[in-house]
Amino acid sequence: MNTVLDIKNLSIEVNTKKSKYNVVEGVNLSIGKKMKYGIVGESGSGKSLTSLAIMNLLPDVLKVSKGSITLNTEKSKELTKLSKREMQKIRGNEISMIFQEPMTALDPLYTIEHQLLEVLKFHTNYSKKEMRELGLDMLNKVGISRGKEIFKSYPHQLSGGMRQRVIIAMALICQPKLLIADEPTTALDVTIQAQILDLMNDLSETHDTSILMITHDLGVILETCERVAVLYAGQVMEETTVEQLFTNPSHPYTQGLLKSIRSLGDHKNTLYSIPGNVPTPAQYENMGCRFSSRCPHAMEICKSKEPSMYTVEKDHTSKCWLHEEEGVAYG
Ligand SMILES: Nc1ncnc2c1ncn2[C@@H]1O[C@H](COP(=O)(O)OP(=O)(O)OP(=O)(O)O)[C@@H](O)[C@H]1O
Repeated sequence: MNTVLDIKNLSIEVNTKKSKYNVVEGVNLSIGKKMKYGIVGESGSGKSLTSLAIMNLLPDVLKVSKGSITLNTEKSKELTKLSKREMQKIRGNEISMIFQEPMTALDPLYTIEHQLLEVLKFHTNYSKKEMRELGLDMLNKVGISRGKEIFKSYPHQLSGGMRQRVIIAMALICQPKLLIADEPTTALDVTIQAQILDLMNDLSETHDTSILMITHDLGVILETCERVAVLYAGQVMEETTVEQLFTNPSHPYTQGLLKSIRSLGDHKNTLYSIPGNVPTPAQYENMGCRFSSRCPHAMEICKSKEPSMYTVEKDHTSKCWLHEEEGVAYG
């Protein structure tokens, strides 16, 4: 098997007494072994919920209403079908997650040693001595050389960058097959951001770990990923290699995103931003293409009928009616 994770037709629904609607719909993606895969999208596009669904950590009002999430390690497992107990064995061991804010992922009441070794205690049968050695080695790998000193520290005694290094150490200590990183550098200074991204890249190579990078920042995707899915209003609008996305973006939404980051570096022109607002999930039903109200190329059909995903070239799909006009094949 060449893929670590296969998401097929995933929908996530809000289901309360008062309302029922999809917040994520029909998401397909495959993450290869050792691949660095990015999901990029604006706030509210469904990035975090997709990653929480993989971890089986969706809040109570939300549930996977359709589709499958298959983890292919020694055996294939359909994650949406696993019990809480089975999923606990996978989290931290086969799949780990790094969250945006390092302070919330660490418990302020316990030392770094306690928290780092807790992961090993839960998933392995190593002796205390072996765990300490592994812990110190892992801290060394994330660039913390004074490991013994840091072991005795509490989270508030460390800088933001150090805390995020500790979190990466915790996430990788059991050598997971997949690391989900949800905006791992957003809360950090720009200089530290680059160091942390480099570190994740290096460690994924040495540990044979695939990375799912969740971000609103196309720059982070360009720096770290090989493939990318562009999420908009709960749906994948375009999926391809990072190189193709940057050199030959097909979907008008992606083209708008790229135009807005490129205008940042262009001092002669004013900053470009895509006009209009992202629709809310309650508005998704029967709105045709969800990007149509903001799209510079919108046609009549876009407002009434949802487009399919088209294969625009090898390894490149895009969900836009313009491709029907251009006569490209269905994906
Ligand atoms: N607990 C919840 N109950 C109802 N709706 C929710 C809940 N959590 C998220 N949503 C809705 O689901 C949609 C997707 O949210 P999600 O957090 O995945 O977005 P995101 O792309 O990760 O955004 P951000 O970058 O701001 O975290 C949003 O419209 C959000 O309002």
